[in-house]
Amino acid sequence: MNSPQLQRLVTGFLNTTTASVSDALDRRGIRGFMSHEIKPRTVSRKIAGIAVTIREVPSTERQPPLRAIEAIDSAPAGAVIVIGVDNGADVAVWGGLMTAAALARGLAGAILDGGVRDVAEIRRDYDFPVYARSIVPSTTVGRYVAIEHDVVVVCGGVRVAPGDIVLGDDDGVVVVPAAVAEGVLQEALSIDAREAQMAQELREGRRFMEVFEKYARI
Ligand SMILES: O=C([O-])CC(=O)C(=O)O
Ligand SMILES: [Mg+2]
Repeated sequence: MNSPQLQRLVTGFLNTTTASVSDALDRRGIRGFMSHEIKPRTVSRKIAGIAVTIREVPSTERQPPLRAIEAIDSAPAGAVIVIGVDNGADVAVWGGLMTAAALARGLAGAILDGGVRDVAEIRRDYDFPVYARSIVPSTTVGRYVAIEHDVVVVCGGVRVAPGDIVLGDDDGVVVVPAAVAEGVLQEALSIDAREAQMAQELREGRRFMEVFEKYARI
């Protein structure tokens, strides 16, 4: 996908919501929403971008997260880092230094199946959105190691391939497979438009059942 096309898609997704995108994916039989435990942990700001993935696995060897560092250094501006890790809630796969590097590269955010640390520093100095399973002080070193990047990972119970679009807002995170991104965006925008009309009629005092029956959806 070329860059102006991608930019248009990303801007489009920023104009919709995870709720509408989740509904649009449901209609295609695709589960896009991550576990409710993956929440905004630093700043509460909507993010959308292509996924740059990192996979971490348990390891008692005391190794720095070299594959994660490589992934951050090589990610294109606007991308969102997605880290897949099993049972990672008690380990911080992201922190202040990774945030400093990601922000300097123009990355849009990070989505972690594990924990984040240095949260006070990130909130104070970086204004960088991190969606994570937990906030926890423990390092990965001696517990987990990043073994590869730019591979399919599972994050928050959802498969994420490099290049998929990830959208995060106050409701959580949704993953949109690249192959259906355009159609899902159009459908989500039309769900939003219909809901805006419904909300308007409800605010004007029409009975909820009447509005529901007219639009045949909630
Ligand atoms: O050590 C780590 O893996 C994460 C961390 O604290 C940082 O990026 O500052
Ligand atoms: Mg740190």
